[in-house]
Amino acid sequence: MVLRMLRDVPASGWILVVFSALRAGLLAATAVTIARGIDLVTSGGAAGGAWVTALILLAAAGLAAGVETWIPALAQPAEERRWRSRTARRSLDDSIDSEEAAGERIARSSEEVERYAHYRASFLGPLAAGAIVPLVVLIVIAACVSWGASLILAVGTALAPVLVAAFLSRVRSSSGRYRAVSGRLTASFLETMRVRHTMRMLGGEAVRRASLARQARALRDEVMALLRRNQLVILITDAVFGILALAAAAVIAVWGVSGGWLTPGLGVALVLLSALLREPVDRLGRSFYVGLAGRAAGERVLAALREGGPAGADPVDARVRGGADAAPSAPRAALELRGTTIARGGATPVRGIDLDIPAGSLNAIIGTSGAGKSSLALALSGLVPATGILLDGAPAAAERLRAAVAYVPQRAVLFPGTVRENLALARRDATDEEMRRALERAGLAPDQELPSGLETVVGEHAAGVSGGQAQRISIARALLTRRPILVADEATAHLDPASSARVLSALRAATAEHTVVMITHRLDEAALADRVVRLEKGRVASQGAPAEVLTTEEAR
Ligand SMILES: Nc1ncnc2c1ncn2[C@@H]1O[C@H](COP(=O)(O)OP(=O)(O)OP(=O)(O)O)[C@@H](O)[C@H]1O
Repeated sequence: MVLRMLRDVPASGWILVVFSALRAGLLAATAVTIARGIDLVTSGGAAGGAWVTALILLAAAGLAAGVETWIPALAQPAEERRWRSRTARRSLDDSIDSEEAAGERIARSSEEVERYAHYRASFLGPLAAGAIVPLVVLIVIAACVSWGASLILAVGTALAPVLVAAFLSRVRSSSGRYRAVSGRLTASFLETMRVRHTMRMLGGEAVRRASLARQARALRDEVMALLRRNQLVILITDAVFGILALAAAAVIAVWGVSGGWLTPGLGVALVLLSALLREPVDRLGRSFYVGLAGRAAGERVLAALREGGPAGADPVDARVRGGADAAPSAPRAALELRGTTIARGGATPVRGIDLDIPAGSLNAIIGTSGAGKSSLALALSGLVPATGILLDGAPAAAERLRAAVAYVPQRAVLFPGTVRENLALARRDATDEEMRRALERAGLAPDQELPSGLETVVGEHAAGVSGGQAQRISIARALLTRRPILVADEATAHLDPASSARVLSALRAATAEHTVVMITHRLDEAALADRVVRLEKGRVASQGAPAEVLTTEEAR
């Protein structure tokens, strides 16, 4: 465990160790200089020089202590940024089938990351720094006071953290309970916010409010219990170790001075120095709960990161910026499926299919409910795991597919904010002109159809625009990504015939620059595609030109 903790100490922690060692050395030198002063005074000499030196050393130690308080405060935001960006990247790379509740994800990327960053910067670093202090002090005692005294105090100092840790582990369960209750409340609160409109429609606010109030009361009780135990921990560690170290040093000092093997000054120095020996135990006792909570949060953060595989460069960010590796070179890439199997939550809704999607074509995927159409759309977009997908002739992993495919879901997902802000998600540097053109290509005339053009506020759940407009904004956003492939899952399912026709002609027009795959259950729409693929129970029943796949009846 100690090794693992040492591995986790951030770079700032090691800088802190250097400053703590420096402070300990300066304080020890102060004590030894005071000892010299006392001995000079008791032997009738002038000790002015010793007092001045002691004052200078003390001031230097004070400076080092100032830097020490500074380092964790400076390091923590950087730690938070680093772990927050890693967990966010992990959430973005996750399969769309992940069953983890949004509340838990948010709690992990906010609260738990914060605790872990605090643990690394403000607990582990200072703890390692605290451990170096007695080491320096014991060396000074051995060199300037007495080897024997140093040895006796070293044994006590080494045993103390073990005894304190054994005592602290007994109060661990209360900290675990607090974290569990706190995590549950955060997750419930966030989930409540997420589903609040549905809840209001169902009249379930009172029940939910009562449940949140119950959880908040439980959390308050746990906080109070935690504070009570925290005070007890501080009292016991301070009292037991502080008093014992002081008493041991005082006994050795009296013994040494009366035995004549220590000068009075060195006796006083020994007692002064013993106060520094308790630093690691002090730090452990005072921030014990930060350590426990941070370590547990860290385990969850790291486990989540491990599940997601190693985090590389942020592919999403690269795509948003339109980085060099954002898209394959061909403007309209081709997809080939060779024995493709799609896995979702233990099931394989699509099994061993072969399929060709030529560059620049409009493809319709049809099939009865449950045939695997949506699973195929998600797999082509790199959002669920699949095997055997080739992009422009080269095997493509999920990450590469995500960079090449813009996915348009059945219900447009727009964010609260303006149309411009929603479009900017696809490309931060898109100009107003490019945004307007993308909207027009998606069949929406922004200045005629949107009340305030690009400034139109979409609102939560896209309440500020019609369903058909939201869908066309969603398509415009996909076009703005400049990805060569567009996959639309039932983009017209919730639209009236007029809006459907506009969306469909937008998808057709998009083939000028993109390869388009649309999932549809409307066979008359499929008849307008270049190629139709009929899925049945996760297999390709037929594929080819509409006339080859659709019966005359269906195409009507
Ligand atoms: N997350 C999941 N975990 C496990 N199985 C799933 C998951 N999602 C879908 N399935 C299963 O995969 C099969 C295909 O579902 P899919 O949604 O791809 O079909 P579909 O053709 O799009 O159907 P629909 O037209 O009704 O949307 C179904 O049997 C479904 O139960």
